Amino acid sequence: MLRWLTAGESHGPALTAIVEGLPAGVRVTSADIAEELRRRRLGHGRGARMKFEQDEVTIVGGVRHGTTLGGPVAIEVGNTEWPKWETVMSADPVDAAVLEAQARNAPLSQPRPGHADLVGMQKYGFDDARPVLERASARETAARVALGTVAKAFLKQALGVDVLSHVVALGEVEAPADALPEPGDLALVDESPVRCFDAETSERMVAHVDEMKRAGDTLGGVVEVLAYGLPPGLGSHVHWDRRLDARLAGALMGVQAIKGVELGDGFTTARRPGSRAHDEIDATPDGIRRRTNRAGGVEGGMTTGEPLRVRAAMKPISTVPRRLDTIDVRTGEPAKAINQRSDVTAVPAAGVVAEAMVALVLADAALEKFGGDSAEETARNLRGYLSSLTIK
Ligand SMILES: Cc1cc2nc3c(=O)[nH]c(=O)nc-3n(C[C@H](O)[C@H](O)[C@H](O)COP(=O)(O)O)c2cc1C
Ligand SMILES: C=C(O[C@@H]1CC(C(=O)O)=C[C@@H](OP(=O)(O)O)[C@H]1O)C(=O)O
Repeated sequence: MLRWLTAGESHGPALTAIVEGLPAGVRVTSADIAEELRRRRLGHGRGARMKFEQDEVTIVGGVRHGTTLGGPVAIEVGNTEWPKWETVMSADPVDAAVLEAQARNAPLSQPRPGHADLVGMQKYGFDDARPVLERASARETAARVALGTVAKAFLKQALGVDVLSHVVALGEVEAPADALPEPGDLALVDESPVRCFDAETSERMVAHVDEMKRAGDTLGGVVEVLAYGLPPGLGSHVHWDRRLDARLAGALMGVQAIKGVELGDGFTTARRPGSRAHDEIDATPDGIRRRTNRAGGVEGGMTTGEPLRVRAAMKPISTVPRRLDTIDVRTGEPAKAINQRSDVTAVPAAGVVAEAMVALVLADAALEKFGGDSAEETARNLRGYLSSLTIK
């Protein structure tokens, strides 16, 4: 069983991430993690912080000379902005007068509709959004991407699986349905300023972001994660919490601002007759093949061996520059919501985060099926399983 945890605040000294349960022998370096974090910082429409926040990576446990040892892997992602936040976010008590002066100058008592501010203040008993937004912030997704890098390395090295993503909708601009990148296309996707595989759509998306920025508004969208090279049989039909689709949906819905998940053609399938909804099966000289992949590579809660295709819908950024109506929780009077620097959209970054979540779920499911204390043992067990399949 793979377990993972993150800790740390958006403006704290660092984020900490731990993944436990990976085998020994997975090659991964801090440079690999830094590269994935760089991908997460990109994307047209991201705010000022992504230009100066450097994501300083240190592997603090579980890896020796670039190879996992089989113990928990612990990673620290330093916030290079920390010196500016040392007083505001100090873990140790600071002078009350200093804090009071800060709160008077910049009160965060006008909760943003759509962010965690209001309900977080109610639930935890604060009249200031700072203690809520620090952990609700998607800064935390940097820690997940760090963990996802290790999961991806395991999937690639032990199973030959590639995980990638692309943006399929940004606001009302949608990519054509047949624009489906394969592993070799990832560099092309990453070159697009919005991580969209279709060049013409990419340009229209950029223009849409610019238009929203001028209007003081924000955008959401849809990302699609693809995994190639999966064997049939990860996950299970026998119990709800062992279904791979349920685990993927839970992991993706656990990303800040994700409001919907669909496997394969998902909601479109629901509107089609059965004769056009399913994937008919053929016996070919290369083995069993499905004629289409409307199911997105999962049937009965198990991978089918076709590419995995899972989409996540992100709501627009809730710090809307034109400032939505709210109340001031200290006076109860109507007010305009907090507006600080913010992203216009973070859909391209959400794709990189979604890749990490899918990689962690797939690595967990692969270890459940094949086990292995070393990556080589996992690979051997996979080969044994594939060669012993009687229906193939
Ligand atoms: C990569 C990423 C970047 C984000 N950047 C911002 C941002 O700059 N400003 C903002 O208000 N929300 C941002 N969000 C969204 C908030 O984190 C989200 O609205 C908040 O957690 C509430 O959403 P929830 O109801 O799904 O938790 C971002 C989300 C992601 C995934
Ligand atoms: C810091 C990150 O994203 C942040 C996510 C976020 C939010 O409310 O979710 C708000 C912004 O934070 P700040 O107000 O400090 O600029 C984003 O920049 C990051 O992705 O690394």
